[in-house]
Amino acid sequence: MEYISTRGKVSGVGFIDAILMGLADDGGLLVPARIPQVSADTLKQWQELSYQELALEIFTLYIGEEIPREELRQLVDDSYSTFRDADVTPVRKLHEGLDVMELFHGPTFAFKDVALQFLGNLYSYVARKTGSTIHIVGATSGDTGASAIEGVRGKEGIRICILHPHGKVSKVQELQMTTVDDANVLNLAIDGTFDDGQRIIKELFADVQFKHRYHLRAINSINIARILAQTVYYFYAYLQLARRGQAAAVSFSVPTGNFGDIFAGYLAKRMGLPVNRLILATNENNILAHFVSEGVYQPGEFRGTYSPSMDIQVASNFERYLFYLYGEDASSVTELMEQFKQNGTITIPQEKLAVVQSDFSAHAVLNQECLDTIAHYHKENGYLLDPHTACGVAAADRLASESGATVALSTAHPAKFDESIRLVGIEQPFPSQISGLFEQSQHVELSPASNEAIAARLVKFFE
Ligand SMILES: Cc1ncc(COP(=O)(O)O)c(C=O)c1O
Ligand SMILES: N[C@@H](CCOP(=O)(O)O)C(=O)O
Repeated sequence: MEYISTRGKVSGVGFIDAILMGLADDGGLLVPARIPQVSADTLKQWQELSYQELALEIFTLYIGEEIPREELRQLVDDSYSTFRDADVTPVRKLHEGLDVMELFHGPTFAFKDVALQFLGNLYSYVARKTGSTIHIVGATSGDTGASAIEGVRGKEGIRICILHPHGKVSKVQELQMTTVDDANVLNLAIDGTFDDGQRIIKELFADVQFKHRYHLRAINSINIARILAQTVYYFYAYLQLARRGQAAAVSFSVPTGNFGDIFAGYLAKRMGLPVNRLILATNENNILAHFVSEGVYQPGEFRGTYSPSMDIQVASNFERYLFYLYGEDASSVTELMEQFKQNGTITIPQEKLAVVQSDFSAHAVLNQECLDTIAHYHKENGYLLDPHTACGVAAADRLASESGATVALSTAHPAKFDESIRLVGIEQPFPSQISGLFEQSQHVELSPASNEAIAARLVKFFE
């Protein structure tokens, strides 16, 4: 399989090089040169596979023979052996017509572990096999950072620096990142938002000389491996429902910020998974919901909400969707992204909006609606939703009449967001892995949110 850039100036890149490249060298995002197709017969054959077996099949479609099958199997097995549930991403019924897929059974209690346990092991594998230097830089609104650090802490030949917005992540997220004392980990708390961090990371990657000189690698969903690993659980959810005798198309409701997770669902659908609606659930940072209703993509004022990991204005993977919306035409994408850089807005014509609305439904969940949803499901179903999952569930309920059977993605464990859960008057027990964090000392540096300050610190860390 080869990978190409959404901007058209990078092509013919193999899987391992695509992982190492992160952001495409022309400033675009890498996508597969062709989307592999999965037939109804193949889906039937996959029905009894375990999560690990299914992941192996799907990864093989995207990796080909670049990683020998038995070595890939070992990578997959190692990556999911750290999960606390035998099903890795189990699906549980909330009420008739609505299931949740629990994606939080990995080491850091958020869906990011599903891809980042794999990517961490993949980086080690690539470092061993090719001798490449792995210097990871990433931005986080809280979950990616903790999960990426966990995936590579203490690993030979790898260093990682994570930027998080100072004071804008939950206490547990902060502790998960900053209590790690391995020498290969650097935490920078920046004076700004997640969007500032993501912009800095992307601009550092776009400086190709700097990127190559310091061997910068990505762990954000810029990296195509993240997206590919996240498609697996859409298939697995469908297959779990099919095993229960529910073989019709399923809708998915996805709490959305950087558009990576829902893009993985879109890719799964394009591969042939019978998906009915993809429901895009935002919090009050509602740029993407507005895009689905109006066809105008225009970031505005940052809003602090009860679901801080989704407090994102500029959604990185939106560019990947534009690529498919415009018929894989890289010059249209380049033009639109240039317009966005100049004016801060993208407006699509009516006929494109009709396509968007056939791909997605959307609902922006207000703060109070998020809390009400947590309270309602706790009281009526005895199930505690984290505030991000609550956005997905609220959107699924709101759009139930047009969606049919729906799986809402449960993207984090509620213990990570106790500040929000307490506002509903609920006290929850913490898993021991989380309560133990409060005893430990923290390792973090404050930094201005400027390219120069971050670049200078990286040079010191990586040299
Ligand atoms: C808990 C949680 N839910 C949902 C999201 C949104 O996912 P995405 O950024 O892939 O849209 C994030 C972070 O991005 C998250 O950490
Ligand atoms: N919510 C994310 C934001 C970064 O998204 P990514 O999927 O591109 O890594 C986080 O928790 O950091």
